[in-house]
Amino acid sequence: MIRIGHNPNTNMLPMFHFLDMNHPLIESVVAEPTGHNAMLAAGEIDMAPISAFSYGEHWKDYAILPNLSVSTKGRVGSIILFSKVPLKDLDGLTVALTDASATSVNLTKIILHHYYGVMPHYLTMSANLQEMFLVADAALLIGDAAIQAALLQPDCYIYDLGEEWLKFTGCSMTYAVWAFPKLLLSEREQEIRIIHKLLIEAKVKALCNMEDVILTCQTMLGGTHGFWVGYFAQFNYGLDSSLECGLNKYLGLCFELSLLPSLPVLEFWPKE
Ligand SMILES: C=C(O[C@@H]1C=C(C(=O)O)C=C[C@H]1O)C(=O)O
Repeated sequence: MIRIGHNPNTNMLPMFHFLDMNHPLIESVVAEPTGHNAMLAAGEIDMAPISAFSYGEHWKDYAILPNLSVSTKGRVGSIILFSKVPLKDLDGLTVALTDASATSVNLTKIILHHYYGVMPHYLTMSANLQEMFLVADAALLIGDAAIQAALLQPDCYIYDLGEEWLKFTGCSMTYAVWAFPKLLLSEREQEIRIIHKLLIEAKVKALCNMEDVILTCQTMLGGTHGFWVGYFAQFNYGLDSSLECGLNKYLGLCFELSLLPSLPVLEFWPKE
């Protein structure tokens, strides 16, 4: 039995929609990314689509499953910095950060500190734009909370952090990778191999049946068919060498800006 993290957000649906949660080898634990990051580090689950940043914190202990990620080159649509002022004017002001994210929280810091040269104060809060705006000048939301807040067309500046990242680096951005502790390989190698195969099969099936995935999204959050077609058109759920390049760029900047204590090396298993 492998205890896997199940992330319920629509950006992850192409990986989970066709995954058989009743498979005898799978036990699933539903949580937001930061929940899975903590559970994987504590050994409470065996494998999850964790924040790329969390891989960067534990890279010496973890391996990444090949050909699986949540990435975009440019617009994401669900990693959004809502701001009362242009980003260049955020110096000394307050930014509220969702407590559900690790990758995007640090991506926000990279973009603001390194590329805009502004140094705001940060608060970590649960994802609620109205409450965040009561105490902060800008608010980072991810996943379905970001989609829902953007659909309400709030009267503020709206920055898509995938777009900002592309504008400054020319790179793709990888938000999540499937990781597991390498220690598991001593006893569970065969099970991990099977789960990796099931995950790839579920993803391929979803990408060939996006109409099913979109119907589920509409039931979950509303939105038109066209909205969801546009949303998923941005995503890449693989992890080829060009995506690896963007991921290394992100982790390298996290190290350079002292957001990570060491420079992560990507290690994949099984090796392909
Ligand atoms: C694309 C998204 O990426 C998510 C962002 C994460 C983070 O910021 O830590 C973690 C998992 C990703 O699935 C999203 O939330 O919309």
